[in-house]
Amino acid sequence: MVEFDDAFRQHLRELFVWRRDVRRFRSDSLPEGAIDRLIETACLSPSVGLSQPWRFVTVDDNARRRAVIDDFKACNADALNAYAGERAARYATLKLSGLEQAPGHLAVFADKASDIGHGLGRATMPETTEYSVVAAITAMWLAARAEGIGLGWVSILTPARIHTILDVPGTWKFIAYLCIGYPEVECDQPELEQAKWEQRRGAGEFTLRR
Ligand SMILES: Cc1cc2c(cc1C)N(C[C@H](O)[C@H](O)[C@H](O)COP(=O)(O)O)c1[nH]c(=O)[nH]c(=O)c1N2
Repeated sequence: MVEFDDAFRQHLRELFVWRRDVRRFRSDSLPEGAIDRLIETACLSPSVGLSQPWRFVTVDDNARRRAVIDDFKACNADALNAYAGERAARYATLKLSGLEQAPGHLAVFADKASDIGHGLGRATMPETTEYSVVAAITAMWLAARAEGIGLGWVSILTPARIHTILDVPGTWKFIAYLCIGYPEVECDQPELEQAKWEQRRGAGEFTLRR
């Protein structure tokens, strides 16, 4: 039996406040085994029917990394073109990935074909497989921050391209591409807020009572 005291709860709250999506990484590499440890923590996450549908691919090969970066650049250029005027000008100033600098690259997939969990909880909501993987990524994000490691989620990518580049089974659905490394700076404010793209709003805006 483990008990958590007020000091711990206060600390945990700080962890949530200081977790950031990181796009600016220092060049120093991660300690041996750091990404494996994060994956082990992620595997403690809840999953529908205990299906553990998360699949992790560490990407160390330079040619594959390069291909991911090229896909990001193409997708980001398309995204910029979809905006106009002042919004486009602001979008152009944003840094939306740390792919070029991050020492660690980790792709995360959901295995849609696995029968681990025997389908429990998925019959009417098959998307709970993907939700489970996102839950694992969130755990990893927080665990990383607790070690002073930054994680950045990149979704400005073409899933089919990522599949081809990483040569993974067709039943795996691409969920996230994560950049991992030590952040250049620590901050308690989202970078998109600092860049005046969007602001974090209070819970009251998103809560209904019935
Ligand atoms: C599913 C999903 C997908 C993405 C993101 C997040 C999530 C949850 N985020 C990070 C996102 O911009 C960030 O979480 C918010 O701006 C809030 O900032 P903090 O995470 O609190 O620092 C993100 N950031 C980025 O620079 N490029 C990206 O492609 C994405 N994609």
